[in-house]
Amino acid sequence: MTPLTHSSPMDIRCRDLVYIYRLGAYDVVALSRVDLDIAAGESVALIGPSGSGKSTLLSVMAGLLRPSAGRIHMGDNDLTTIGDEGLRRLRGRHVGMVLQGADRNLIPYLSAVDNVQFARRAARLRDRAGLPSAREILRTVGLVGRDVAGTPAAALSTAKRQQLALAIGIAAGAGVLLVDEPTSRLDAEARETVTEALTAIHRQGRTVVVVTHDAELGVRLGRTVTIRDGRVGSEGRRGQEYLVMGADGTVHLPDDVSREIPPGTLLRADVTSDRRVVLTPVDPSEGPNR
Ligand SMILES: Nc1ncnc2c1ncn2[C@@H]1O[C@H](COP(=O)(O)OP(=O)(O)OP(=O)(O)O)[C@@H](O)[C@H]1O
Repeated sequence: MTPLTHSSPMDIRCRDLVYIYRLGAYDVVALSRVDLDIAAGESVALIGPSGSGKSTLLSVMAGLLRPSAGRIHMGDNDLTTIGDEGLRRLRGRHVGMVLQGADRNLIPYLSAVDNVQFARRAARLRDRAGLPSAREILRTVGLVGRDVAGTPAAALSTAKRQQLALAIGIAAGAGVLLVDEPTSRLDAEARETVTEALTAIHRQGRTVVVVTHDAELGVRLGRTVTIRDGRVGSEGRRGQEYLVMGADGTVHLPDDVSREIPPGTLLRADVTSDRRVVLTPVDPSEGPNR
């Protein structure tokens, strides 16, 4: 893949992040005190059950949703307080976004090449030295051949429109790339190409955050963060799962362990001399004061 010049990657820091959708009489708490640090240049997959809050978290990172409470920083930018103009500048130069259903945002009558060029013009990048051509960017995401590059976006298959949306997301050379479900509608070959494209973008030193149900993509990105019920449930490194100690000392047990222990169970925690933590369910009626 041709090296892209890109804006400097930034880190993303979430503290006690809460997002609530207000629906008339109802509130839906989509994010419930998320603590998460993503280093500049790191690649992370947000995984977890449907409805757990992954897309909401990505939208808050993109500045499309303002947190209801808590804090989120991208580099030196406080996304909780940043003004509209600052946000517009940040998104235009530094953050590439490919959100769910983003293929609806393609310009349907323009060819794939023209869609990519339009995205670069919008980011005022036409003359920047070192940028690969629109065709090179399309090749990176697996869109090859004259017939594909020259075809109006509206005439491309659903899968190819999804690949084109990713090409547009990376076209502006943003240092931070936020992508929602990039492989959901792709066959195995296209999935491999897009996975390779995302890992290559990470190798260039950009920060890459991807929401996905694609376990293979998660492993290839190196770090997985499992969102459960609007909070960080666990983390994986290259396929191995770990519990995460929260900022407030909470640890969320994996589902298979929680199933064995009913809610409300009292647990005694003992730290052994070799720093292992042993949790033992106790019967309060057998406590020392009874
Ligand atoms: N626009 C909205 N209005 C109200 N509630 C919403 C809205 N979008 C999402 N939600 C709710 O917020 C919660 C989190 O949704 P979100 O889409 O972030 O989850 P997700 O993990 O990305 O799910 P999926 O994997 O299915 O895309 C869910 O309960 C969902 O129903």
